[in-house]
Formats: sequence, C-alpha cells, structure tokens
Amino acid sequence: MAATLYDKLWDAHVVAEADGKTLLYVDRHLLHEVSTPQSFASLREDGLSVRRPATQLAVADHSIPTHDRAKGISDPQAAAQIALLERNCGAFGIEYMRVDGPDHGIVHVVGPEQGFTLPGITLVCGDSHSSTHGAFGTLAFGIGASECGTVMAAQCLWQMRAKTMRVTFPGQLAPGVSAKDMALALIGQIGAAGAVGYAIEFAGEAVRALSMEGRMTLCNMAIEAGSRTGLIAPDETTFAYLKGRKRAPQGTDWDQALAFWQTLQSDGKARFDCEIEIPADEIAPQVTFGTTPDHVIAVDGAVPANRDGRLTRAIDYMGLAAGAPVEGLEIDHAFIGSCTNGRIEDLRSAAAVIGRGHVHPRVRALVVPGSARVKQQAEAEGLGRIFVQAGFEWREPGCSLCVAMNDDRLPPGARCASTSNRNFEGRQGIGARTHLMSPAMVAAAAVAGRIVDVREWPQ
Ligand SMILES: CC(C)[C@H](C(=O)O)[C@@H](O)C(=O)O
Ligand code: SF4
Repeated sequence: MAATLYDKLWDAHVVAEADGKTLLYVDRHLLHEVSTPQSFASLREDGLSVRRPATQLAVADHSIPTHDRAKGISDPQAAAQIALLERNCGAFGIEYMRVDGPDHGIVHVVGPEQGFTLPGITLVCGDSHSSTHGAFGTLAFGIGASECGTVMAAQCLWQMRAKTMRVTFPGQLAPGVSAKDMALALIGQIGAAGAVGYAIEFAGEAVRALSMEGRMTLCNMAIEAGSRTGLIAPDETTFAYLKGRKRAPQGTDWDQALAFWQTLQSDGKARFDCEIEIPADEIAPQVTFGTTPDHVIAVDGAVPANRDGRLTRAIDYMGLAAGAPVEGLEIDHAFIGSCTNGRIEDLRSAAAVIGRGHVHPRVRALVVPGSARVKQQAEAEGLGRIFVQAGFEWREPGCSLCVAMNDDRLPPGARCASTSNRNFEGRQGIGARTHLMSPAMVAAAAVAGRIVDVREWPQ
C-alpha cells in the first residue's frame, strides 16, 4: 500500500504494539541541561545504566551566558545546572560537548552540524523544537524529562501514531521572503493548535528550493503550529549537507546509507489525513503582533479587530491597538539567533540587509550565532565584522534572548524584533514585547529603528 514518509519512518521503528500505542525504537537522543537533571536522577534511583551511550549526545545551551565566558558563569543556579549535566554525562558514559569547545552550540543547531541527525532515523530530545531535525527526513520529536530517562535506559518509548498532514508550497518565494515567513504564514492560516495530533510533511517547489538551513527553520516551527513532527523528504540538498560531517557515515557506509536515504519519500499515491496548500509567491514578510505565533500578519497588514478576550489581552500586552499597522512600529531591541534562525544562512541574510548601515541609536541589537562553528564561519566570511561595525553585539552561541534563561533579558515594556520562534508573554523578560520575523526583517528593523518591509529596503 502507498505510504507517506511519516508512515515509512514509523513502521521501520515499531518494536511492539499494545492498547493503541506503539513501542518505538529510538536511534538517537540529544540532551541539554534543562530537561535532563530529573532523568539522570531517576536512572540513579532505579539503579539503571544507559543502554547505548554512543547514541546519546549532550550540550548545554539554554542557561549559559553568551558574553564574557572566560569570567565563568555568574548565576549560581545556571552554573550548577551546567556542571551537573557534565558530571551526569561523565558518570553515565555520554559524550558531552563542552561549552568552550569547537562543537558547542544550541542542541538543534549542533545535532545536524555534527551529522548526528540523519535521514531515516528516530531522534528525540527533551525539547519541543526537536521537530527541527525532521528537515533531514528524520522522525524527530520533543519528549518530556521522564521520557528522557526512559530513552536512556530502554532505547524505546511508548508513542501514539500521529495523523498525517501535507503542507505544500507551490511556486517560488519572492525576494526578501524566507523559510521563516513560510512557517509564520502557515501558522497564521491554521492557528497555533492547527496541527495538533498531526505530523506535518512539507512539500512543493518552494520547499525543494530551500537550503538545509531554511528547511530546518520551517521544521523548527512545526511545533508552533501544534505538530510535534515536521518532515521534509531528503534529497540532493540533504545529502550534500551531510557528506563529510563528523558523525555522518563515511566510505562504503555512506554509499549504503545513501541508497537507503533515496527511498525516503512519500509514495506518489500516498494519502494524507489533511492537505494544505499555500502558494509561495503569495507570501509576504510576516510579523507577529500578539503573544502566540499565530497572532501574525503580513508586514503591510494591520492588527486585527478584537475577536475575543485572549486577543484583546495580547494586543494590550503588546501596547498596540486594533487596526494599527505594524510597519513603522518603533523597536528598541533586536535579536538575531536561536535554533530557528541562528545558522550561517540566517546571518548572511541579515548581514546582506545591513550593508553599510548602522544600528539605530535607540536600539540595542544582539547577534547570537547558533553554534561555535556558525560563529567561526561567519567570522571567516567577514560577517562578524559587518555586525560589529554596524553596532550589533556579537555574542557567543546559546539560546540567549530566545528564552531569557540566562542573563540576556529585556526590561518590561521593551519592544523587540526577534528571529526566535515564541512571542509568549514574558518570553524575553517580564513585560517584554516580542515581534517574530525573519533575520532579514530583524536586521532592517535594527537599522531603521522601526519595523520596515524588507522588500522595500533600503528606502
Ligand atoms: C527549556 C526547553 C525544555 C524548552 C522547550 O521544550 O522547547 C525551550 O527550549 C523552549 O524553546 O521553550
Ligand atoms: S533556541 Fe530557543 S527554541 Fe531553541 S532550544 Fe533554545 S530556547 Fe528552545
């Protein structure tokens, strides 16, 4: 029977089935400092060891400072959390990528970068943005802290099979429009809970045309539409990205893997439980105006009239009024980074927009590369210099202002143009206001001091 990519990946990992649930084999597990302390503690309590340590890889990203790292971590709680991850990894034989090492970065940036994320495998992490890895044709999803312990001990998890949704983007994106805009446009259309219970497969000409960085941005935000899994069938772009990566198969193993990976796509006659089509050429740069990612409009749109109490509260929180345009709105902070948009291509597109421009005097702007390798490459390409000369703070890698779990935090009332993925109340600091948009849009806003339409930039 014709099968979707999701079904193929799922079926290949079934260990057992009972009570409508599937015991799924887990090939790989990524760990970070926030979601694992409890998992290790429960292993200890139960006297369990890690079944296949080589399939686990850990990194600290959420609570680490992104500046003056040589001075150490001043927040004692963060310091303890990070030290605990390192100790736990040592005790259980799990590889830990040190904060000061060349492989460090945000968990969803380094997994693919290392070639740890591969097509055809199942990969989990105690983090909701694990959907990112689906860009490689990987069955990847976020799990809870107690499940992290289960995966370490048993290499398996009980899961419910999701329904399938295909989101097709026919046509081509206009200049100035990127994968971030595709993701936000989808979320705006179906809502932040629109894909709950579904695994999304992204397809169509505009998806095929995306680089791996763009594909990761798109799959990263599947969870913001409610789907734990975003998938893109692997192709030449995927294989070219993976070839030669540190942990990817080499030599004859590569040839064998490649032959298998080439089979990983939905069959022509496969049926999806839900089909959505969004013409790529109709997508404009997107900007969020509220406090969930589906509070989103085209940059030349206006804040919608109040439909319900939740929206009213969101608009109030954001200091906006129904009917107001978002274009022209003054900002005082800009953030380029996160596992959504902290990769090399994101930094390139931001730097291209800045050109010889300078950050507006009212604005404080941060660029936080997604990993040490991204930072190094950006510097080699001269992008670091562009950011610094333009007045951006050029930081060390980490989650930073995406979640404000370290000391990068905005004051109440601050208005921030941000490349991250969540605009929840208080996400970037208590009372801070977040407008999600693409790296090019954030860079233009940082220079202009207000939200502008990057398609008309520079004016
Ligand atoms: C802290 C972590 C568990 C959380 C997540 O699950 O996504 C964080 O990464 C986020 O983006 O909100
Ligand atoms: S960058 Fe943001 S979204 Fe990504 S893992 Fe870190 S906190 Fe979560």
